[in-house]
Amino acid sequence: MIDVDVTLKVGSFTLAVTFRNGHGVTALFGQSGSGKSVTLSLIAGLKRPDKGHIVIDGHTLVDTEKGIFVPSYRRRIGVVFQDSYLFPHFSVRQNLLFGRWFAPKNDRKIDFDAVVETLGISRLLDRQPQRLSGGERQRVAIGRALLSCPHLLLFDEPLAALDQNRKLEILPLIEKLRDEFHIPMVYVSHAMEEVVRLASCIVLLEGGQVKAIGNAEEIFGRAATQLSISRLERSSILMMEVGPRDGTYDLTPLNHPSGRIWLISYNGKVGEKVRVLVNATDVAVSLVKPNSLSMQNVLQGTVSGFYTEGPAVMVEIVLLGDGKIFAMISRRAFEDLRLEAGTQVFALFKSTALDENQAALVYPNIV
Ligand SMILES: Nc1ncnc2c1ncn2[C@@H]1O[C@H](COP(=O)(O)OP(=O)(O)OP(=O)(O)O)[C@@H](O)[C@H]1O
Repeated sequence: MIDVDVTLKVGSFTLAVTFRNGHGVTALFGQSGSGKSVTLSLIAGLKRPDKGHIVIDGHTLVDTEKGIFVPSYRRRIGVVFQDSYLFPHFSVRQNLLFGRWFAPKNDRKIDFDAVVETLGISRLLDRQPQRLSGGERQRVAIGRALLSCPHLLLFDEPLAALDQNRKLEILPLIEKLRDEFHIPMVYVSHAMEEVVRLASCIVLLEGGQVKAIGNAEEIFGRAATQLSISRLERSSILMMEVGPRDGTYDLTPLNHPSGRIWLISYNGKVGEKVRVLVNATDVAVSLVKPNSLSMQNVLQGTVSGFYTEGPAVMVEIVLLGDGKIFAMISRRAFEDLRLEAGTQVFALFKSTALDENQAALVYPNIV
């Protein structure tokens, strides 16, 4: 359990952040300057709050009322940054063992071989960091942090410096750590897909304050959150159920009370509940159910809000049954369709909109 309740004034910026979460990943999400790094520094012990407390799994790290301030090196917190900061003159094995050195001998409950195996780095053990790719370096950095048997793992934009393919390799590893090692994690990222995939609790920060706390569906179902993200990255999260694959066309249906979408080359378990990320710029809006269009993904709903941004409009649609989908359309299209709150509509997108990196856009449900 992580319990954070802190205030701090730095220059003209005031941070006042309160959140609690059990095991699993807590994501700090918010625009640049919202206070994510300051919050991490407070948890890591690099800054002292003016007031408040931080308790991790029953260990009080800070309590200003009781005069407790555990210094950073005694906090048992592993940190993974955007840059891996491996020791260049150490081999991978030595870098990993360095992490282990921070774990008290009687508390080395995380096994070296298990970490090496989980992170897939056994063939790299004798290499020097300069002979590793960016993704490999980041795996070693994660392993080093993990081997210190931390009470908490902090991730500060750990994938920001990696290309999309490396990210897709490492994200499942972080998921595995989350599920196998049961260490609470605080994860800072600008990337919605990372946060949606990993976090059971998202703390939305704005101007140093907590604007909202909830799961991904709650946080990213808010139009205000979507508007705070760059237009191209806005996505809706749909909870859907996997149907039986149509082998003739290599298509798998995902069902929702409002309709059905089709995934290309997807082998999900029939009946499994999954979450699908649909980019708002891939979604079109129709007043009638199309029957002569190539687009096969059609979901029925009602316009519940719209937000004009110059020549574009973000349309919020509440889907039949449950959930929301956002569509970015042109203002002209919006006016031509005479859309307004309450208009019955169909949201459409192509199967190929989900094709590229599709596996990364369909996530198991986090319980
Ligand atoms: N030492 C400091 N003195 C004065 N202001 C500071 C100091 N450190 C941070 N700030 C201010 O606090 C605010 C929050 O900074 P912080 O680095 O936590 O933002 P962030 O959400 O992590 O942003 P980014 O996503 O860009 O990393 C910013 O306005 C920043 O300028």
